[in-house]
Amino acid sequence: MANTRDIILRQLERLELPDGGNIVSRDMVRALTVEGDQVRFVIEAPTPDIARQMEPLRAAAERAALSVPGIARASVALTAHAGEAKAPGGGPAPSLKIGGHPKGGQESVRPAQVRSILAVASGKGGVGKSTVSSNLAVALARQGRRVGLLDADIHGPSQPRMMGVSQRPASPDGKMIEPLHAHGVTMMSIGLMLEADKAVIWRGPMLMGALQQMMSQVQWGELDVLIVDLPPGTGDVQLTLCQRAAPTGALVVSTPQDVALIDARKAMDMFRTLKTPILGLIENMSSFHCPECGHEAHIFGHGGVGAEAEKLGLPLLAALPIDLETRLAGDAGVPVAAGDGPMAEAYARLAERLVQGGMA
Ligand SMILES: Nc1ncnc2c1ncn2[C@@H]1O[C@H](COP(=O)(O)OP(=O)(O)OP(=O)(O)O)[C@@H](O)[C@H]1O
Repeated sequence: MANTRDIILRQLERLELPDGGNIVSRDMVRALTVEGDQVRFVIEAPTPDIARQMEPLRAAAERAALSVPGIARASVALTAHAGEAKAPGGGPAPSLKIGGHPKGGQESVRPAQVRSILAVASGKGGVGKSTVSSNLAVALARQGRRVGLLDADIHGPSQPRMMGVSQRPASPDGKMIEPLHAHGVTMMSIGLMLEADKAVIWRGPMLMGALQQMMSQVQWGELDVLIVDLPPGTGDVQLTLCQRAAPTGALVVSTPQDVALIDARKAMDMFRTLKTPILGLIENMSSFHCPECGHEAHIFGHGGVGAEAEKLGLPLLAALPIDLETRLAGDAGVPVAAGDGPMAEAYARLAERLVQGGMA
């Protein structure tokens, strides 16, 4: 039986090009990954100009992918063989050069003045990894730590929205990028380098190069801890971070649901293989308290992450409920940890635990 990836490729073969062939036969489809109900891939055009003309084709490719049974989310980016980064607001573009390659070799890209790097990871998308990252960053900053937050979710950066930041970072010398500051946290996101709602015009290797550059070309300054919000899964960005930035450790976020835990195990296996210590697990969306009647419901199951942590001999660092304020605060750009109330306290406890453990 054909797998989902093959079925998607068959659909994409229907997208013919005006000068002959289709995007599959012309080898333009790159980095196609299917994770659960989500597909992501890149269409690589020969030049940036052609890429720009291919927007209708990109949209058609997204529709074609979404027509495949079992696929509910599709993210398709356009890339080109060459071209320069354009500053959306005019002005000199920092040299996060579009079309750049990751630097070879094994030299470290770990910023010199950063004491600890914590990778926040998940197996599955949508489990709350970015929410946990931003709130943990804010909670640590409230405890007096010097905190950086790097949004390395290159295909779906959400920290600009969650931290309420939208201006483009400056680069006075065109080489080093000045990060932004919000809620006491120094932050940088690839989302801030891109035009909102525009497809990314990048070639595949740029994804790894971008992470290296965001580690080494951003003026992070002196930090006690840099929190890296990783993309979901076990891809190139994770590999690059673990091999080139020697993170202090990883925090793995999961919901209690079996399907999320299965993927979380894969992520943990990857960290073990890459010799990055797993510092603990965080259960998100662990329960729901009805504000009307006080009933507690376990919408995504109960205790799954705690049981997994016990099995693996790892600490369960927090069990965070489904909470409307958390979602609203994230959407509003003021993380719930910046306020008062039970969720701010829960994140403060998580932060305290990491500080006391010498991890942040
Ligand atoms: N504990 C929670 N209670 C309520 N809503 C939450 C909670 N945690 C996360 N959310 C909401 O769920 C959605 C997905 O969360 P988030 O973007 O943090 O997940 P993610 O794992 O980083 O996703 P992605 O894989 O897309 O990067 C967001 O709208 C967020 O506000």
